[in-house]
Amino acid sequence: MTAPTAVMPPAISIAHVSKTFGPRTVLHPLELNLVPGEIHALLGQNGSGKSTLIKVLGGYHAPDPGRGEVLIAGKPLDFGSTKSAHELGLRIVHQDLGLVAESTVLDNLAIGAGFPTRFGTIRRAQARREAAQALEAVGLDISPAKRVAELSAAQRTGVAVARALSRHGGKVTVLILDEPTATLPAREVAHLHEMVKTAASQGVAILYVTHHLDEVFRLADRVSVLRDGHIVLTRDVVDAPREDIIHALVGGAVEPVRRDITDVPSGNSRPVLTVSGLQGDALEGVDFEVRPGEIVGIYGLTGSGRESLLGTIFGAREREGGDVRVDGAQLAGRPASAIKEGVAYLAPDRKRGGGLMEMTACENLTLPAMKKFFRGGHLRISAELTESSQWMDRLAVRPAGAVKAPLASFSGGNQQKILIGKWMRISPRVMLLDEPTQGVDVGAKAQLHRYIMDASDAGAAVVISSTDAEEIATVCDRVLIIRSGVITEQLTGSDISVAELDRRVLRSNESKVETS
Ligand SMILES: Nc1ncnc2c1ncn2[C@@H]1O[C@H](COP(=O)(O)OP(=O)(O)OP(=O)(O)O)[C@@H](O)[C@H]1O
Repeated sequence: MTAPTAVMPPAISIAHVSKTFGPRTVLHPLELNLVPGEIHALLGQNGSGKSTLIKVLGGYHAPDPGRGEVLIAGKPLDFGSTKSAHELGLRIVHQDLGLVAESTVLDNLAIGAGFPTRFGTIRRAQARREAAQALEAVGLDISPAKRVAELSAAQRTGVAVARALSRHGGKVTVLILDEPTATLPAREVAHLHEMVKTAASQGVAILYVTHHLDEVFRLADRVSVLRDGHIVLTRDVVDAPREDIIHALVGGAVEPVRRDITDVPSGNSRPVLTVSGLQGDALEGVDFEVRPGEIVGIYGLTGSGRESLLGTIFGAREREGGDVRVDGAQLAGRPASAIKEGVAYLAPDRKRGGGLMEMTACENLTLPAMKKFFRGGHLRISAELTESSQWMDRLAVRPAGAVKAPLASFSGGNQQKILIGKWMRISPRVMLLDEPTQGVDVGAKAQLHRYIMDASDAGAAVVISSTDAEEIATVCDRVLIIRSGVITEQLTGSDISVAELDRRVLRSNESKVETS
């Protein structure tokens, strides 16, 4: 779409809004305006204040008292009131989407809005009609009777967008999407973009939070960058070169990371990890081996088995058949048995799979190897704190030095760094990393990639499953393409590129190959 003109009255106008938690000002007085129909990308490093801004706009946080003002379609937002935000037409699609997987699309669309009734009787036919309209409004061609669990990731996000935009709660003026593509594969990202463009073409102003610069250029009309709670750049995307955006984001350039081809281990060493005939959720007999010092990528469409493979190897998901060995020792299919053999697993969902949100950063970091800090039956707290601080410095966790703060108080990307750090500390034999840099900003992502390479240089066998083709192409020595629950192809060396990865996952060749 063409960029909307500046003469249109703003859909949302934010002026002098700031937010302080205790002694820390997280948002400094900031200004931002979006006009109807505009797609505005909001970028910022982890901890720069994006979620805090969204929570202020959605009425979850009251901003600092003072002369701050938010106008939605010209009407003032009653700060700290989610009801006021909703009544004024502001909707937010959060990262977790808030859908019930086992319920139908129809039922999910009714969550929050309720079913239309007449004399107390639910009017299913009308509900179905309205659901079909809501889906059509975002260009989503699915049956309202389908269960959400059966949908692709992009379709699920689409349902959340359709629900946010449905007119039950009155006219929608502003839609905020918080990292909607954090774990969406490339093809599904394109589908989501179409839905977002459709919504914008109907006059809704879209605030689109992302860490992916490519999305800014493909989707947005304008872009703003938050750094340390200040808006440091707002521009039309056509006037914002990539380097300017990166500079605004990190305050400098980001050194590109690339696995040096000479670092790749020779094929002669014995495998550390051997997976044979592995069966489980969406897995139909997976075979592969990983040698010490190798970084192997797993790439495939959603539903191919990519999402369940690493969890099944580790024992966090049920194994239905096959065999997993580390240095020849058989794993029993339980996390404890895998950890005992030196296997680390970073789960794709940090809230449900590994992050203890109420415990401190220090406790989360030291959890897998507490023994080291016991002497004479006592926990050596100072040693634990000192080592945790060193790890937090190495990983550049922000706020710096907050070892005693609960994990929940860190921004999403900083939580991810702490959870990766917890496994790096124990120098594992095998690292299984599921979506390792989801929600991590460009600068921190490069840094985490360096740490993953360091771990492999130290002899760890690393397996990365990711929807991020760029990540796979950047760090992996070898990539296994998974389709319909089996490994169908293997890429090495210069064959590993973003374009080639996407071409291969879409190919219909289903022949099985040797993968060691
Ligand atoms: N309720 C809270 N209490 C104290 N500090 C908080 C609270 N919520 C957020 N913060 C702090 O405010 C800062 C900004 O966090 P915020 O979640 O807004 O960052 P973000 O830009 O969304 O980061 P990410 O990209 O990692 O999600 C962080 O340093 C975070 O630790």
